Amino acid sequence: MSTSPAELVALRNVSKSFPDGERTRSVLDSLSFGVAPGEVVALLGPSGSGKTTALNIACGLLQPDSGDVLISDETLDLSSRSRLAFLRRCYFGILPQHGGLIDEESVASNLALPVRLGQPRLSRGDRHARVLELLKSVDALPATQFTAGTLSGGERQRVLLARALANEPKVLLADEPSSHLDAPASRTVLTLIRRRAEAGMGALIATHDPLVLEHCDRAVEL
Ligand SMILES: Nc1ncnc2c1ncn2[C@@H]1O[C@H](COP(=O)(O)OP(=O)(O)OP(=O)(O)O)[C@@H](O)[C@H]1O
Repeated sequence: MSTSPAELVALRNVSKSFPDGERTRSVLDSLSFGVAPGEVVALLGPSGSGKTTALNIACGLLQPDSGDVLISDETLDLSSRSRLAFLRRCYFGILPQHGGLIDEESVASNLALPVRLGQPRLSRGDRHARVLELLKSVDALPATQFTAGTLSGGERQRVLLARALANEPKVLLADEPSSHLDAPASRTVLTLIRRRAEAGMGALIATHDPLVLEHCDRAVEL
C-alpha cells in the first residue's frame, strides 16, 4: 500500500551564493524547510532576501551550492533532464512574479499550451473543455476570448493561477502573487489557492505582504 509523503517538497541545508563583483554574496545559508500536502507555507523576507532563488531551487531550475532538494521524500537528481522537465510541467505549478502570459494571444490559447504539454493525448475538444474548466475554477470564464495583454491586474493573476494549475500540480510555487493587486483581488487569489490546498495541493508562496500571511498556515523567514 502506498503512503502519501510527509512532505511534497523539502529543502535540506541549502546554501546558494552569487557572484557580486569580485566577491561572492551569500543569499541562502543552510536553509531547511518542507511543504506537506494541504499546507500553504509563506516564504517571507524583504526584497533581495532570496525568495525567488529558493523557489527556483525547489523546482530544480537552479542548482544549490550545497544541500539537497527532496521531492516526495526522494533526493532530486539534478542531472536527469527528463525528470526535471516532468517536475516543472506536471509536479509543480509555477506562478511567476513577472511575465508568464503571451500578451498578444487570447487567454484561451495561453492556457491551451500548458494543457497540451502536460496532457498531449487530449483531443482538441477535450483540451478546450479543460481550458474552460480551469478558467471557471478561478472565476475568470468571461475572460476566455480576451487578449491577455488587455487583462486587469486581478484578472491576469487569476489567469496565471489557472495556468499554474493546468496539470493538477502537487505543489504550487507562487512568487509574490499579491504584488500589484489591491486587497480584494489579493484575497480572491489567496482564497483560490487555499481551496486547492484543501484538496491536497501544497503551496509555497514567496511574499513580503502581511495580507498574504493571514492566508498561510505558517511562514519560513529568510
Ligand atoms: N543569477 C544571479 N546572478 C547574480 N545575482 C543574483 C542572481 N539571481 C539572484 N541574484 C541576487 O540574489 C539576491 C536574491 O535575489 P532573489 O530574486 O532571490 O530575492 P527576492 O527575495 O526574491 O527579491 P524580490 O522580493 O525583490 O523579488 C539579490 O541580491 C539578487 O540580485
